Amino acid sequence: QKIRVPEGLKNVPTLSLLDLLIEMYNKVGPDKRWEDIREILEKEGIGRIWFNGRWILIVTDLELVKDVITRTDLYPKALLEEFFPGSLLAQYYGTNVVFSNGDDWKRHRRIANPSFRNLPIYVFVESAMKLLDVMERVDNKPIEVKSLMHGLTLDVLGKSAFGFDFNNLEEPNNVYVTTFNEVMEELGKQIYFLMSFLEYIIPRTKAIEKVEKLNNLYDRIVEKKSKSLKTGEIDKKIENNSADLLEHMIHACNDPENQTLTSEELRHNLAIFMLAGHDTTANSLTTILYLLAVHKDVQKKVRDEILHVLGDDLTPNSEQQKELKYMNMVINENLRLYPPVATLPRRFTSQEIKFRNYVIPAKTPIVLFIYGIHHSSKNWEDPEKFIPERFENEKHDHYAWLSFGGGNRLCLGINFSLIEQRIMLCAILRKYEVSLPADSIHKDKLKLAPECSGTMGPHPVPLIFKRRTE
Ligand code: HEM
Repeated sequence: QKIRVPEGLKNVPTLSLLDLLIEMYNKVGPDKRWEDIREILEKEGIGRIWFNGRWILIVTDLELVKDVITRTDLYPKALLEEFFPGSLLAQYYGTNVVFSNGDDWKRHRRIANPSFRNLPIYVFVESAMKLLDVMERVDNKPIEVKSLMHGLTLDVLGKSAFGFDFNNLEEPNNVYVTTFNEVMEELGKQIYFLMSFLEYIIPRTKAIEKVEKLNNLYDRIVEKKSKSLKTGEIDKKIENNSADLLEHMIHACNDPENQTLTSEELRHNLAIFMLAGHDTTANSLTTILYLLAVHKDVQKKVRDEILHVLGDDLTPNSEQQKELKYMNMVINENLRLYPPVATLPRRFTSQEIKFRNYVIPAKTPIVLFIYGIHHSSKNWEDPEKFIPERFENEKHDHYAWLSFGGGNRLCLGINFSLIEQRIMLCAILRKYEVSLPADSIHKDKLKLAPECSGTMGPHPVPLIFKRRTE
């Protein structure tokens, strides 16, 4: 019954499950996945694969992509609790602004929105200065950039999301950093995505303990900040623009006219911000530094622009950020080539949908393969080439660049991430020249790691940062 192909999907080309299992076994990145399914998807824009007991549609066709992105009523998100009921993953993230639908999502988004309109930029600047201190100590020797950027973005998020200093850049082995990393590792274990029933047979006692430790930290912070609302401390911070995301959310919850979030829901949102905003920005900073190290001409052009726009300033203010036009093109092109969210979280059809001569039954899972959309020669000329200028006049189809998703589920942290990236790039490039060591494993091509907890990034990337003398 479960393997039987629904009548309306019979003509949808089949994607090989064996290939997928081999890819998972070999721990390859989404580039290899794309290589295996490219021919079918460039031709048809849709394929079906039997995975985890059901037929799933993998989509790159822009017409259907647009429909999925804009019609959230027809294609709601698959919620963790529905797909992995009772799992550690579902318990840890609960319902939050990323994993919710309809009115529930509106409630989360309404509370979260003000936080992202008032970003604590000073946190980004402070962290950029700390990053330069760390680089100063390793001048001219290769630095592993992926872990450095992960340390940096964890610090930035900890401070700007809930005023907590993980201090990962200076003290990577402190208890909160290790607990956070261990929890992320546990929740990203592929085996539980492949065989979710395992969790019900063998209880994950150690993993549960770690999750509880982290939850306790979040709970204590939520409790403390909720108290400071009563003393008027949060209002003062909002007035002088120094409130963190959680303080903004607690403030927005204090609204007798509207439905608010419980303390547990606030914690679930903190947990998802840490996931959504940490690896993603760290990976894009890593891949962009790699691209700049390999394309020295582009690196020079970005640096010249920084020096021209910033003058003696070390980091850009919001006006200067708009003037960094070439840097913004490079950032977009980096996110096209290496989209940190390579596969959009799964949707499913809420009713039967007709698409071309196919009839997609209700409750069919749908996955938009962003990596494929970004690398399809149907959408981009020379898709494998790094050409920042392609973003000069934005001639591409609106739905062919989906690094931050789209429609009303567009990434809430888009400005957060872009500002963070610009500030870090300005700080690094005006002081250092970046290059790839001669013996790098990425000499011919950036080697991508498998997606982990929904994000894609490269294998470790050592780069050399040579202090500029000019
Ligand atoms: C390069 C960095 C980032 C990338 C590539 C990225 C990508 C995405 C994508 C593709 C989505 C859409 C998911 C979907 O439609 O299912 C999304 C949603 C979201 N992102 Fe980001 N993100 C980044 C940074 C951040 C940061 C820094 C934060 C927060 C601190 C954040 C918070 C969110 C949230 C809360 C949503 C859910 C929005 C909603 O459904 O209403 N993201 N992100």
